Amino acid sequence: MRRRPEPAASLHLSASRPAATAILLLQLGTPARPDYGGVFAYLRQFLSDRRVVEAPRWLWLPLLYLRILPFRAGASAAKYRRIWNPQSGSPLLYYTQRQAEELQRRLPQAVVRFAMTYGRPSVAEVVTELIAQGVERLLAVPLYPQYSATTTAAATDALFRVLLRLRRVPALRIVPPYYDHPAYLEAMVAVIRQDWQRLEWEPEHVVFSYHGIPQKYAQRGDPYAQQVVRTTRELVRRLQLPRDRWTLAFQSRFGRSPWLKPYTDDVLQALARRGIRRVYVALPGFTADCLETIDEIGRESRELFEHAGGELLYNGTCLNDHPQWIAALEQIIREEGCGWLAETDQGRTGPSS
Ligand SMILES: C=CC1=C(C)c2cc3[nH]c(cc4nc(cc5[nH]c(cc1n2)c(C)c5CCC(=O)O)C(CCC(=O)O)=C4C)c(C)c3C=C
Ligand SMILES: [Fe+2]
Ligand SMILES: [Fe+2]
Repeated sequence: MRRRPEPAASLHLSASRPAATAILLLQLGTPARPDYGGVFAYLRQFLSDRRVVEAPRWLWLPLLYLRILPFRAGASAAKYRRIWNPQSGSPLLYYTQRQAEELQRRLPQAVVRFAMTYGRPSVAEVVTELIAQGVERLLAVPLYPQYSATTTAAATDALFRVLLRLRRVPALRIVPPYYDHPAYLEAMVAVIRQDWQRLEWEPEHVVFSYHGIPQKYAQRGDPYAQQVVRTTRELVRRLQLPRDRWTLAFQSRFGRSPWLKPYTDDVLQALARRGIRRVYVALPGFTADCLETIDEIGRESRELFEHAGGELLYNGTCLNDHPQWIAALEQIIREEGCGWLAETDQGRTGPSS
């Protein structure tokens, strides 16, 4: 492998200064534009990832290029257009950016950046820039509370691919899954309670809806489902919801193979048929509003619920830039960045500072 010369770390740092620390938020990514070309490029990169689709390449790639991309790019672009903000673009990008800005305000002694596994800003471009700035300590923060190889490992793969090419690899820490971290759980409870206060009606039932993964991946050892169950149990306890007033479900199924069950749409329709009229859908697995929460739950699933006899469905707000979530992220970062984030030496950290 060819290694290009790297700028000396002393570019910004004198020899006497301790190493700079960078916090790197890792999010999934989103199309650059809500049109056929933009969504095609995004889906091609996303769905070519072996972490996401494990099928043998000889079987999957012809299917992807001939059957899936040409049709899904157009259909998904139409959905993206519905959620696109004329000023700020993709909600996922907007809130990830806000999270990084807010964390930078709280952690002036480190450089805070975000990067996307698919699309831009890519992990490669952001990490290359950080290394050029002289960063020697890197704390990666996957923005997925529950670990799945399809998301968390795909994000760290992107990071490792960049590091593989470097001569001076920074010291690296990766924040472990925080599905049961009290600060994350309390922030999620605060967001849910805030939504409930804003509602002019009382939900009869709460559906905790998480993005699904194929059942096969779970059977092969992906711990995602267990972590989802644990998060939900903790949230339900904190919200003091009786057992008959909540359901755990999985959304966003892709392809024909069975995914984790029950499916959110089946649950919502069954609730409506049972006479439940008003439902709140909590979305604890998504750290930012995105296509899957705004359009899939807020429009597609709502329509199914209403057709089955339901009256009101509220798609819950995600953690986004809620102050308690930013504080939770800060706490998790300080715990995992222990020794790297001293307060005293603004802009730099090190063992002596
Ligand atoms: C939060 C956890 C997520 C898991 C787990 C996950 C697994 C997973 N996703 C797909 C396929 C698609 N997902 C898409 C969008 C999307 N997925 C997540 C999160 C998880 N995915 C988010 C936050 C988003 C929204 C991105 C945005 O721009 O707002 C899409 C693209 C949209 C579409 O065409 O439907 C696909 C495709 C698979 C196959 C998978 C696990 C195997
Ligand atoms: Fe997804
Ligand atoms: Fe979807």
